[in-house]
Amino acid sequence: MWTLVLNCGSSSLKFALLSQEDEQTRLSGLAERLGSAGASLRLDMDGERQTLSLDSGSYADAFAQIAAALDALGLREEVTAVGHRVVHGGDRFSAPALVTPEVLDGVRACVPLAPLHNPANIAGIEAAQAAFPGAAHVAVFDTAFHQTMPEVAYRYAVPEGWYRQHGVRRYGFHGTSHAFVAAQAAERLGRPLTELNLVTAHLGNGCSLCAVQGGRSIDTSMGLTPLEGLVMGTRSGDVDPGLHDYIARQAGLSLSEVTAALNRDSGLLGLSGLSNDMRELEEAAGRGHAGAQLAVDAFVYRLAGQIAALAAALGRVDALVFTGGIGENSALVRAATLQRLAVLGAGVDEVANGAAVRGQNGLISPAGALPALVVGTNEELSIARQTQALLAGGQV
Ligand SMILES: Nc1ncnc2c1ncn2[C@@H]1O[C@H](COP(=O)(O)OP(=O)(O)O)[C@@H](O)[C@H]1O
Ligand SMILES: CC(=O)OP(=O)(O)O
Ligand SMILES: [Mg+2]
Repeated sequence: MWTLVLNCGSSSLKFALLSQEDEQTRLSGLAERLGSAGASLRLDMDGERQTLSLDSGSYADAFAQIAAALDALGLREEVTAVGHRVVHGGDRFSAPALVTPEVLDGVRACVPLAPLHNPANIAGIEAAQAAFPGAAHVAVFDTAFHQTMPEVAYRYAVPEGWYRQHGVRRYGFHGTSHAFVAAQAAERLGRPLTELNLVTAHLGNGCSLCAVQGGRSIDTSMGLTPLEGLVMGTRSGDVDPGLHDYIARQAGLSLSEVTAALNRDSGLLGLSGLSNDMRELEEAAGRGHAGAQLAVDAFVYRLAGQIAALAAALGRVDALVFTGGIGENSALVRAATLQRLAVLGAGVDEVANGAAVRGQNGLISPAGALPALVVGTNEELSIARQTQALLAGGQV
């Protein structure tokens, strides 16, 4: 039997089909530019890649093609479980949940907290339920892992009524990835997770840090929404809360236009004036592009500073973990970050750092320094495991 894992973003859909017996992946892919004319679907099936265009670019279209690919493999009827990544579960969900009308209502209630992510997650769940009516659908929340944060970490210093009546607090995201890489790091270090204090850095398009104490999240860099914290591809991360009113008046923007600009036109893209893509920025900086250099430097500066802040939350750090597209691939970002963290006893083994290969978990710090590791994240595998564990009635 097989589990289909779905990660629906506002204009993209990532999916993977994993065997429930041996966790092997037979089919995976990515639909992009959904909702627009140029929508396309990339399918990786048994090692072969295919790219298809999607007529109307809807989720239903994408699922029809995925279902056709499953038919071609003769596996459509064997998909008994579908695991859905849901970005915001508020404080209602601290574990995966079987999708019922009540659970969908709960996800809908969190739409105002994640207006970019949750509507896409709901659309994805509904389209998948229609395409796979016989399968059990499970929601796995990005926020769930962070529900163990203490109040001192999750409360903002704002009027109490905002918290009590409107849920204004820090929730945190990328929990599936932080939990997965923390467990992998413990294995690589040969020590029980329950004894370790880790800072995990998930650096993809969205970027966040987590302070993991004994396998539990005690603080993280994202907050009420996935906009707080680090510099990201197109998101600003932390700004002065006074900025909104100031720029709205100065530039004649509405509050939602300011928020949209902080989400979509900021971060690496805003700083560089060039790209949101770290690989492209590293190349451009190498050619002397000043904006690209500033974007890389500011990314690293903020990253190192916030790692140090989480070190203070933990009291003691046993290891630092890099993951995500940037964390797993950018030797430059890792080295520059570790060099800035001499205050924590961090250092770089240039040879190991340069040789770190995606998919192989390894140490990149010299002997005697704070251990730093590169760990490959696998949110799809983790979601498949959590889905299976829930359906088997076990502890998730
Ligand atoms: N070799 C590389 N060097 C530097 N950055 C890289 C490299 N490969 C991928 N990246 C960066 O990883 C980021 C995308 O991360 P990823 O985790 O794949 O994204 P998503 O959050 O969409 O899953 C991009 O900024 C990309 O440039
Ligand atoms: C929550 C979040 O930031 O997700 P992503 O990295 O997929 O954008
Ligand atoms: Mg990601």
